[in-house]
Amino acid sequence: MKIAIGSKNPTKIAAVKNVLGDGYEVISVDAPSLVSEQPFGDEETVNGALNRARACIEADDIDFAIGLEGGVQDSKYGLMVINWGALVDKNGNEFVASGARAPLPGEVALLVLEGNPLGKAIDLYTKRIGVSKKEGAMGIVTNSRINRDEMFTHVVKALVGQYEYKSAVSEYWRKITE
Ligand SMILES: O=P(O)(O)OP(=O)(O)OP(=O)(O)OC[C@H]1O[C@@H](n2cnc3c(O)ncnc32)[C@H](O)[C@@H]1O
Ligand SMILES: [Mg+2]
Repeated sequence: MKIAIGSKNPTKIAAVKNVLGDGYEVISVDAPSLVSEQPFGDEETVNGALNRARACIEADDIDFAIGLEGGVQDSKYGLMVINWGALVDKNGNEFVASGARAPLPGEVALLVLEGNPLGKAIDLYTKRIGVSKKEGAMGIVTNSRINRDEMFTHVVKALVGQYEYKSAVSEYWRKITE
């Protein structure tokens, strides 16, 4: 099976490779999310994930494509880091799933509300470069108990699991109706 991931971010590629075994060829594509650089809220974030997956499935001989997108969401507990994933298969089936979420430190929330993307805000806050390609905001706020690749691994499991379940049910109906 050949599958595509709509990002060059190493945490997203690692998550897909963690879930799919040796039988899969994984290609990474710098797919456009067609949403803001910093998505706000579930709706915009899941749309970014879907747009990335839909862009990848256009390429020939891809069995299914995965898009993963990070965002932020306002809540009464503070600004949260959120993440969504989408899987689109070659038959046009689409699946979505979200990941773990947790409130960001107040300083990071302020930087984001001033217009900085979360990736930049978390780098300023930690005085580091490229946190979004390493443990991510989720890793920072959870003391690395849930790093960004692990969080996305869970999302990819939820996506691939839904795809497998749908394929198994379709196969069952095909067999009993033939
Ligand atoms: O190359 P891509 O796939 O675009 O990876 P990205 O790190 O930019 O990630 P997203 O576009 O999905 O996330 C949208 C923005 O939110 C930031 N972001 C989302 N989740 C994050 C996290 O856990 N840690 C740091 N930044 C995060 C990210 O850096 C972007 O500025
Ligand atoms: Mg991005």
